[in-house]
Amino acid sequence: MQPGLYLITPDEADIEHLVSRVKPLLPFAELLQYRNKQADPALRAAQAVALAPLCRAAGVPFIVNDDPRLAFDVKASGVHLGEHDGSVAAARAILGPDAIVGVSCYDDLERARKAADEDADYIAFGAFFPSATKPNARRATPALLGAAGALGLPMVAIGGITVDNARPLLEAGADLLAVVGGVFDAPDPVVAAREFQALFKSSRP
Ligand SMILES: Cc1ncc(COP(=O)(O)OP(=O)(O)O)c(N)n1
Ligand SMILES: Cc1ncsc1CCOP(=O)(O)O
Ligand SMILES: [Mg+2]
Repeated sequence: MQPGLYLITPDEADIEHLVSRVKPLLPFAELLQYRNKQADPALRAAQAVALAPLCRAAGVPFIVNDDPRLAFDVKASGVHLGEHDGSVAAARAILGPDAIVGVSCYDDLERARKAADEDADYIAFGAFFPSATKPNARRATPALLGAAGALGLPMVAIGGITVDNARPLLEAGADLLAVVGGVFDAPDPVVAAREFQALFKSSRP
């Protein structure tokens, strides 16, 4: 997993529209997460089926939010697990040892230590800024990234991140920036995604 933009899909009901919004952004993403909190299971399955081959063709690992079984069904590269989404071990039992399993740690260093012990592939912290996508998300501060760096896992920052507020998170040690609105709600999502990519090139040798 290289540092870069971890793009997460917005809640979008229309499959064709979702695909047409995501496809032009893949050249700028290190990872793509399929997340749709509004869709029913059938729509989520259909959307994941549509996105998986796009990511494969673009060489971008495809991560499914919340649901290791769906990740398995669409041959995704991995799954993202929050506090209500089961254990790393349960996900690995379904997806196998090579899958990417990421874990939400919110503002909680102890949870990050546990995730590291359980062999997570990355730990995610945030929300760092107010998020229109998840308004009630727990909040974290950049200092947490400094403390969690010692765990030696790739660190993902999430929550209200835009090209304009992202730099302090990279300076604090974030390896990946997980973004929904900062790209998809930007006036030109391709421009925003390209600017995120450039941010990584300019902040790391
Ligand atoms: C990369 C990344 N980080 C955090 C989350 C949030 O996961 P969770 O707490 O399970 O909340 P939902 O996304 O399920 O609403 C994430 N999805 N991705
Ligand atoms: C899933 C999630 N978890 C914490 S904030 C958030 C939403 C991220 O979306 P945005 O980049 O639009 O704030
Ligand atoms: Mg979840």
